[in-house]
Parts: sequence; C-alpha cells; structure tokens
Amino acid sequence: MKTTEPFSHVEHAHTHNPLLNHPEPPPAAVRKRLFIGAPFNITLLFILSILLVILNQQVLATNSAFPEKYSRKHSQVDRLKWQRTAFHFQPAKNFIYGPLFHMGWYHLFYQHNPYAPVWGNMSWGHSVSKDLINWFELPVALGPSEWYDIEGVLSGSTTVLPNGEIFALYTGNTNNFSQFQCKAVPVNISDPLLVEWVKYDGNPILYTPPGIGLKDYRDPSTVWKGPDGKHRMIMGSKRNKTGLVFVYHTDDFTNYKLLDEPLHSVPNTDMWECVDFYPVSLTNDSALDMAAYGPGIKHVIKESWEGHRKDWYSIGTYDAINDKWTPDNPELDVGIGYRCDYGRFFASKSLYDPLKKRRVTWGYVAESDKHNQDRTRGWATIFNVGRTVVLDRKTGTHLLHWPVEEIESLRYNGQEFNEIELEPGTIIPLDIGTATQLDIVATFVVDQDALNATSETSYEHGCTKSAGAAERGHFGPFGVAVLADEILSELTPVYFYIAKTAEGGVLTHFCTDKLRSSRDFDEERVVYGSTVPVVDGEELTMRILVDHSVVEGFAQGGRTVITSRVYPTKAIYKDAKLYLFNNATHISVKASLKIWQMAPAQVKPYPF
Ligand SMILES: OC[C@H]1O[C@@](CO)(OC[C@@]2(O[C@H]3O[C@H](CO)[C@@H](O)[C@H](O)[C@H]3O)O[C@H](CO)[C@@H](O)[C@@H]2O)[C@@H](O)[C@@H]1O
Repeated sequence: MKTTEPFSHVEHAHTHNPLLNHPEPPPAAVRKRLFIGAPFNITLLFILSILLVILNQQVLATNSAFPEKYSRKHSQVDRLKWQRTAFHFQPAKNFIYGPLFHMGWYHLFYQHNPYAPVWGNMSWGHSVSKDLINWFELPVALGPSEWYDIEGVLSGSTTVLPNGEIFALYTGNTNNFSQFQCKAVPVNISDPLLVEWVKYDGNPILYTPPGIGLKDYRDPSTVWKGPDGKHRMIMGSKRNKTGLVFVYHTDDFTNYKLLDEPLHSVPNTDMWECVDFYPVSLTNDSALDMAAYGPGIKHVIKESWEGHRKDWYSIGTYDAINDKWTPDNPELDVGIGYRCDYGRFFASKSLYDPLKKRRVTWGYVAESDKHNQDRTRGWATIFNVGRTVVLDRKTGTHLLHWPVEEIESLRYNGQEFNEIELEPGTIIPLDIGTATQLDIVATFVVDQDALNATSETSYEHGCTKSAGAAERGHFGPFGVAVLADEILSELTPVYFYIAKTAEGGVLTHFCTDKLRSSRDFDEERVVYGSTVPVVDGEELTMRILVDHSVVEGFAQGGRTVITSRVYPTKAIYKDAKLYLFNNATHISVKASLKIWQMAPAQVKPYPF
C-alpha cells in the first residue's frame, strides 16, 4: 500500500466553516473573552454576527438555499453520466431489483425490465460472478409469458437440493395484478451458468389463502429441511394491517401445504414483502445453512415493509417442531426494532455461501432524484455491495452488515492520515486527489475528560429530526464530508453525534446528512440514521464506500448502516472533494483514516 507523508500539510489548512456551524452563542468562558474590549469591537462583532446568522439561515433553508438551479460548469449530460456507479452492481441499462441465489458461480437474479428503466415488464434478470464484484450479464432467465405471470414475473427464491436438483419459486402477476405462486426449473443443471429456464406446466402451484388480499401474497422463500426431515417454505403477507409469515410444508417441492398458524406476525406492520429467514451462530462468525438448528443458534426474520420501503430484522428463537418463532425482545420485534440499513435499501435477500461459509445479503438501492431522470440516464436502481451478515456477539442484539472482503481487491493508492486533531468547529480538506470512488476507514478518539466534565444532556437528539451536520451539540457532530465541492455548497456529511443521558451515560448516533448533497431535486432531502451501540473499550469507527451517486456508511463494524443516493451537481468528477470535520462545541476529536481509491468493477455481457 502506498502511504503519503504524515498529515502535516493539512494541519495549517484548519478553517472555520460557516456552512457547518450554527449561530450558537460561544461557551461562557469564550464569551467573556470576546466581550472584553472597546465599544468599536463590540459593534463590529455585532454586525459580523448578524451577517453570520443571515448566511447560516440561507444555508439551512433546504430548498431556498440554492437559488442557482444548475452548476454552469457541468452540463446535465455530464452530471447524469457521472452518476453511474463504478463498483456497485447494475446491469448495462434498465431497471433492477430482487432476489438471488448460488450455484457454482454466484448467481444473482433480480427484478428487471428489459425494455425500459422503470418498473414494468418485470422479469428475472440474471448475472453471474466468481467473486461477487465483477459480473457477467446473462440473458433474462424468466419473463412474462403466461396468463398467471403476464403482468410480471415478480420476486421469489431459488433452492438447490442436496441431490443437485435446482428450482425457482416466484410470484406471478396476472392481468388484474392478482398474485399466484409459480415454479420454474433450469433446462440443463449441468450448465454451470444455468442460462435457460422453463416454467412448470402445472403453474400456478399455489393460490391465495382465504381471507388474504389477492395482492398481498408474494415472494416465496428458499425451501429448507427442518430437524424433523420435513421441508418448509415461507411467504410474507398481511391480514388487515398485521404483517405475517405463512409456513408451508412440502414433500415434492411442487405441492405445498399451508400450516394453520403463521410462523410469526406483528400488528400494524402492514404487508411483509421479500421475507428472509435464516440461522445465525451465537458462538462464531461462520454462517449456517438453512438446515442448522439447535443450541447455540438464533434465527433472524427480515421483512421489507411495503409502502415504507424499509427492511427490518429481528433476532429470536425458532421452534421447528411447532413452526413458531419468538423474538428475543418483543420491543425489538419485526418491523418495530432494528433496520438492516437506515437509508435507501429495500427488498433484500440473503444467500448462504458454502464456499466461504458466510451469509451475504443484497438489497436494491433505488434512485431518489426526479423520476424522469431514469429515462434520460437509461438506467435506474442499483444493488449495494454484497454484505456479510453475522450476529453481533458483543451486543447480542444487533446484526453486523459488512461489505464482502472481495471489494478490497479494488483498492489502490492507499493513503493514511494519523491522529489529526480536530478542535470544536473545524473542517479540513483531505488532499487525496479524485474523490468519487473511495473506500474510507476512519477512527475517532474523543477527548474523554471534556466528555466527562460536561453535564449537558441532549438525550432527545435524533438524526432524522435534526438539522444534520449543521446542528451543533456539545459532543457532535464529527465525521467525514464526502462529495463536497470547494466552497461546500454541496456536501454529504457522514458523522457521529454523541448525546449524554440524564443518568450520565452516552448514546451515540450515526447519521448521513443529505440536506445539502445536491443543488438539484432530491425526494429524500433528509438526514438518515439511528443510534449505534458502542461497547466498552471500543473506539468510534466508521467505513464509507463512495461510488459516484451512492454512499454506503457502516458504523462500529456494521451495527448501524446507512446507504444514501446522492446527486451532486458541482461536487463531481475532479471537483468532488473530501473533508474531515468536528462541529461539536465542547469536545476535541482525534481522527485517523485510511483511504483507498477504488478501481471500477467489470459488468459485461457473458462472452458466449
Ligand atoms: O417487482 C415486484 C416485486 O417487488 C416487490 C418488492 O419490492 O414488490 C414491489 C411492489 O411494487 C412495485 O409495483 C408497484 C405497482 O404495482 C410500483 O408502483 C412500485 O414502484 C414497484 O416497486 O410490487 C407489487 C406489485 O406488483 C407491489 O404491491 C409492491 O409494492 C416484491 O414484493 C415483488 O415481488
């Protein structure tokens, strides 16, 4: 790895940043010093403060902050071209999202419109990879063709049986959008690419159960064998506003018998789409295949909340004899506890990878700019970089989602910055050259004496209801601003914010501020985030993947994750810069970073 000189050249670049700072009164001790002086100084200071307040208010008013609609420098064509990601999976064009599975090669199946970059003509797109990073696009595996799927081959799953048999279960959308479950098989299982698929001629194999809406019944899971030798399949649905998971038993993988009782249900969580269910180990980081059952194992339910477009998980115990699942903590039940990702990430689906004994999950990361841009760009929505999922054995309450190790093969030109002192209210540029494709690992050491000395409490703080990185607290925000232009008119800060509780404890928030990511339209001009547990003895660490229009942030090894789509108009190409900041009012922070440039991944048609 190539390293730069120590960070001395940046130290004298410390600047006071009006864009990040709120017009808050300085702390009492400082205030005293400011007001000792001649009346002339007081008047001057007063005028300056008024100007600062006006400037800050302009910046904080989200839409009116940017009167100039487009940057003159980069044309719209250039901007849209820049948005295409370099190392996140997306096919050459059109619309993607959906499920995946494995066979020899890693096979990724996804919801795909072969004709336009918008939802419609839903088909199963198909790509294969040897390393989860570089992909070959194959022909569409399954497209609408029959009465039961004429309006779309929707999401589902694939199953590989121990005898090598492979089949897919999917939801067919009829001409009136009723949903039926269907089966398909590869034509030739000795083809490692599984290029051709054929639909079962007895489709549909499953009809909507009584009392369930015809449009509330979809996304059949992978089939697995329970400890009693019976095979199971599950599907998400809802009854009134109660989200639930149906369980089916099968002997032949074509006929499925619905059990009377659901595996689990939670009132007021609406339709559960793309339900995922898998075991996690309490004793090590090795993933388990679906059949794993017994002591030392917990089971995770993940659901994608229709309408909200958010993925929720909960950790609990699976009783395979009665096909019932119970959450460890009812207050952290499915849909009311933790999310897989606090940004834009939906309809995720995981794969047990027997090669590396790990579970990898992908979700689709939709666009958040104007819908008509999709057509101009020619593509829409991407996948996150595949993430391994393990139980966080330190907390026991969280999952850890972390980019697959293969992504590190794209790193080059590594640079290290050690122990940069960030005093309250500073922002410094990090001179790393091009800043559009990056892997950043940052550690922050907080001045504990200052933290302990202050009794101020800000327990009520929350990323999503805050004013983002401009909202100054005693102990935050501090972090990294990515995709920022030189004058900070566009920037996406990814940061920690420490809040002290009335009892003297601390609560750490991990946030991404999209309020000033783009001067252009963004339907989610918001601050994303949540709290992140920090276990005794841990430093505050974050990892950020920057890839043009996507920013993935991981705090504390992936306990809290935030994926954002961003559409800067100025901070693009060589004008995209990186900054380190501490906008807290009362603590200094020492930051150490490793930053790599990221090479593009290859996504190509398979060379038949
Ligand atoms: O592509 C269908 C699969 O995708 C899932 C999970 O994302 O359901 C999405 C869903 O919404 C799509 O269709 C809507 C039109 O009917 C459209 O407005 C929306 O933008 C699309 O994402 O698809 C079904 C209807 O087909 C709808 O109820 C969902 O919200 C998954 O559940 C599907 O299998």
